[in-house]
Amino acid sequence: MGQALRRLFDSFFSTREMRVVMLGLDAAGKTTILYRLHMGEVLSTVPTVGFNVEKVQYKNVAFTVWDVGGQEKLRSLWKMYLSNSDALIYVVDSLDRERIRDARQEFQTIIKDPLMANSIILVFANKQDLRGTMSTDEVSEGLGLHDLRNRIWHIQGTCALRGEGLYDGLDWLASTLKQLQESGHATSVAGPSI
Ligand SMILES: Nc1nc2c(ncn2[C@@H]2O[C@H](COP(=O)(O)OP(=O)(O)OP(=O)(O)O)[C@@H](O)[C@H]2O)c(=O)[nH]1
Ligand SMILES: [Mg+2]
Repeated sequence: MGQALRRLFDSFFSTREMRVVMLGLDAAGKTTILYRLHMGEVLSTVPTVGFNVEKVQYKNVAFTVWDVGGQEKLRSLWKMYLSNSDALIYVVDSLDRERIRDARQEFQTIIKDPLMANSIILVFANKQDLRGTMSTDEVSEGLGLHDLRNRIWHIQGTCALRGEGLYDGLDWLASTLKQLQESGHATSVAGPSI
């Protein structure tokens, strides 16, 4: 009885640590999202060379979010950030129809990496405030989400500037990771970490 109560107490009050890697093409809005979540503010950004990392506390989860620069010449470095990631947040500029094929190719490469085999996938279809954007269905189609086998994924429309949709995404991450971990599933793969 004592142990059951302890488990119940822990599931409500203990803080879980989750490592999240946030990737996507340049200018998708990753850094804007990171600072919106970390500070509740929109900061003016410059293209990220390297990475930013911040803790985002949400409900009883402490997310460590790695935001990695998405310029073409930097994408070969994404691999360095994958180990021990419980989740991938993949950010898409929903207005950028011209580059949805590139976004798909980079996405498919990342999720096939053995270090991401257990990670759940949250896609942010960002910039939904703009006119003429792709809908979440179009972005799912563009990335090939429906063809994924044995992967847990979710897509969320967002506007990072207004903060819309971001916490709905974190809710999904927190509850999905909690369920998986409580049922004994691994959510990350260890590897050389930085
Ligand atoms: N309209 C609109 N603009 C956005 C939104 N999110 C980000 N932006 C703008 O998009 C531009 C690029 O945003 P960043 O956050 O720097 O993009 P990034 O994905 O970090 O880019 P890299 O660091 O080069 O990989 C900035 O001018 C942001 O203000 C959004 O939801 N709506
Ligand atoms: Mg950036």
